[in-house]
Amino acid sequence: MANVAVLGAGSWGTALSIVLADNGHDVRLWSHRKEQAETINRTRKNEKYLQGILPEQITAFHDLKEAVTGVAAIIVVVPTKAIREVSQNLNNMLAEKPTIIHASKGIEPDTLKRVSEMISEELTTYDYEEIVVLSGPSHAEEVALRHPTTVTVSAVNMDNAKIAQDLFNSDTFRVYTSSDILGIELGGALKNIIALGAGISDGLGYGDNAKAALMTRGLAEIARLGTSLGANPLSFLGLPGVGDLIVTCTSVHSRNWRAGNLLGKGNKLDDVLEQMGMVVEGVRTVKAAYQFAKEQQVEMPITSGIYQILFEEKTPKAVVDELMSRDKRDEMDDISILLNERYTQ
Ligand SMILES: NC(=O)C1=CN([C@@H]2O[C@H](COP(=O)(O)OP(=O)(O)OC[C@H]3O[C@@H](n4cnc5c(N)ncnc54)[C@H](OP(=O)(O)O)[C@@H]3O)[C@@H](O)[C@H]2O)C=CC1
Ligand SMILES: O=C(CO)COP(=O)(O)O
Repeated sequence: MANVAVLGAGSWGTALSIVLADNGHDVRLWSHRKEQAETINRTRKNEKYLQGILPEQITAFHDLKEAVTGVAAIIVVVPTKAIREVSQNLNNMLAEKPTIIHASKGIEPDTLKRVSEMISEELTTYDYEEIVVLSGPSHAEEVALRHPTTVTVSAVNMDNAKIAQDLFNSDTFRVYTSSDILGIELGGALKNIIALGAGISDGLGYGDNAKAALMTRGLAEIARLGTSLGANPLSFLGLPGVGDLIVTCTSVHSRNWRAGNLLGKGNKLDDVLEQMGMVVEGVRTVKAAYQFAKEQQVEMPITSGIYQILFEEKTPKAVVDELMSRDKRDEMDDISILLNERYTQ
C-alpha cells in the first residue's frame, strides 16, 4: 500500500480519495483552504462538495509540500483553470519522482492545451509522456456510494498508466487502460460542451428526441475534431467518449447539464455560474473548442451554437432553429471522411 497525495478537495478529489482509501492507501487530500482541511480532519466530512463520512485513511492537508513529500503518486484534480498554478507550485518540492495522474477535464482557451500538456509545461522535471490521465463516466456522488463505476487511464508511457490502474482498480471502481491519451483527454473535455447543450435542450422543454440528436451529432463533431488532431476514432466510442457523454448529458448530478438547464430556462450565464458554486468546465472548454475548430477547419455546429448562446447572447431557440435548417446531408458523411483520412493513405 502506498502514500498518495490528492490535490484538490472538491467533489472529484474527495471521491477519488475514497476509492484510494478503500484500496488501503494512505491518502493526503490537499486543500488550498486551511479551514476546509481542518474541518475535514475534525469532522471526517467535506459537506460542501460530497455527502458522507470519509474513511480514516484520508487526512486533509493545507501545506502542499507536506502533502506531497514522500508520496508514490500525486493525483491532480483541481479545475483546469488552476492546473498551471498547482503544477508550478510542485517544482522543487519533489525529491523522488512520484507518478503524476490527473483527473481534470478541460482544454485551455488560447493555448488549446490539454491538461497533461499544461502539467508537463509547468512541472519542469516531468515530460509529457510521463503524465497519466484518468477519465470516464464517473459522477463523484455515485463513486462515493461505491456504485459500480468504470474509467480509463492513459499515458504515452504505458508503464505509468498501469501504475495508475493498479492504484485505483477495485471491485466497485474498474479501471481500463488505453494508449490513446489524446482521444481520452479530448473525449472527457469535449463532452462537457454537449452536456451544456443537453441541459439547454431540457431547459427549453424539448424531449428525448432532441437530446438523443444532440448527443449523437455531438459525438460526431467531437470525433471529427479529435481525429483531425490525431486521436483514434474508436476512443470516442469508449468510456471516456460515448460513456462519459451519456452520463453527463442524462444526469442531474452533472454540473454542466444543470448549468445548461438553467440557461435553457432563460437565466444569464453569470447568474448561473454563481448559483452553481462548483466548477462548470464546459464553459471554458467551449471557448477552446470553438477556436480549435476554426484552426483545424473542422465543422462543429453544435459547439458553435453553444458558444454563441454563452458568449454572443444568441437565444437557445435561434440556435436550435439554425441547427435544424442546415444544409441537408448524409448522416455518415463525417464518419466516412474521417475513416478515409485515417486508413486510406
Ligand atoms: N465532480 C465529478 O463528478 C467529476 C469531476 N471531474 C473533473 O475534476 C475536476 C475538478 O472537479 P470537481 O472536484 O468536481 O470540482 P469542484 O468544483 O467540486 O471542486 C473544485 C475544488 O478545487 C479547488 N480549487 C479551485 N481553485 C483552486 C486553486 N487555484 N488551487 C487549489 N484548489 C483550487 C476548489 O476550492 P474552493 O472551495 O476554494 O473553490 C474546490 O475544492 C474538473 O476538471 C472536473 O471536470 C471529472 C470527473 C468527475
Ligand atoms: O465528468 C463528469 C462525470 O464523468 C462530471 O461532469 P460534470 O462536471 O458536468 O458534473
